[in-house]
Amino acid sequence: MIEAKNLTKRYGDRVAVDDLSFTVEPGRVTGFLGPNGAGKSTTMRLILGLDRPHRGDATIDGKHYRDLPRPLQTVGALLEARAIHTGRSAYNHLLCLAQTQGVGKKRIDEVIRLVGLDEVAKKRAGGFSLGMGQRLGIAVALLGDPDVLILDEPVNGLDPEGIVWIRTLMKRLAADGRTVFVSSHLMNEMAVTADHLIVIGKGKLIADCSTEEFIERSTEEIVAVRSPDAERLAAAIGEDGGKAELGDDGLLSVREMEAARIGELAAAGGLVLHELTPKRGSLEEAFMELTRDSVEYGGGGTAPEAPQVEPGTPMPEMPAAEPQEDPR
Ligand SMILES: Nc1ncnc2c1ncn2[C@@H]1O[C@H](COP(=O)(O)OP(=O)(O)OP(=O)(O)O)[C@@H](O)[C@H]1O
Repeated sequence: MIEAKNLTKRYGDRVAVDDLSFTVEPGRVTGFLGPNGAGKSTTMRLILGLDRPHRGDATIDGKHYRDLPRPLQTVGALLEARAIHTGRSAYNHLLCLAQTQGVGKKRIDEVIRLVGLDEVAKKRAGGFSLGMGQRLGIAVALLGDPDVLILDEPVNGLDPEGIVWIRTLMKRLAADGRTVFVSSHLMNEMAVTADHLIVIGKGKLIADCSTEEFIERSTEEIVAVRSPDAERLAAAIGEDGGKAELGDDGLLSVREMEAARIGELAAAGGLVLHELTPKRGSLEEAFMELTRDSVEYGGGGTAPEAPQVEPGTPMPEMPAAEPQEDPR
């Protein structure tokens, strides 16, 4: 289990991680989602003791990383910037790490097979493609057979087959009872990989809920209705518990009512229908909407706009869909 409590990290006057608290439970894949610059990598570095927080605390199985007696056997990490000795073969790279951590040679062969690098294990890692380098990074993370895995954007550089492979691997590791904490800035990727989501924007917690709940809330169904009797139809929908909004283009957007019911109401009132189309918003759009106010545009300083929520709380209501001023 990973626990972050009031984690705060500043770089100069920029707050990279802002009073962040959450728990990453074992037995499920937890997606750590946020736009570029949201503070995901910094948070992971703080958990791994590679950086010191200005405030707050991060522990793995109740201990600070530096106090873990056998770190490689407790937590495996894949960070975005990997330091691989390019002159060494993949096998020798793993061997060096294994020797310093008391991991046997048998495990090296196992992880090489697990990540599908068997055929190139004796080749120089310097000649590896981005995807192969990523697989080697995952082999390093798995070397000590750890119970906790922290993976920063692991699908970066992987081809479609590689993406499916890492997705399956993460699910399998979680099914074994491990804690799998994986970052991404891609909502759609996390939707099919993660069981639980921790969403951040500008270092602050935006949502901490199951992926199912996130999807359900984010992709509310709206029925687009066109009718020459739009105003009367809107009134009938309102009386029956739906929410109809008439746009300037004459299109009715109906929430909280199914298309079939709208059709029935129209028929009962003798109202003509020209169009009746159920539409579900895309998840990626919903994520962009949710994090819009906290997307970084390179400006300095802090941004207090991101909504604050307690850890474990479900996702807040989606922000209103009116266009806002571009913060640039
Ligand atoms: N070593 C550093 N020195 C100064 N600023 C930093 C440093 N590391 C991160 N930052 C800043 O902290 C903020 C969070 O960065 P971080 O890399 O943690 O975000 P991220 O969510 O991982 O983004 P990405 O997906 O782009 O990697 C950004 O504003 C970034 O510029």
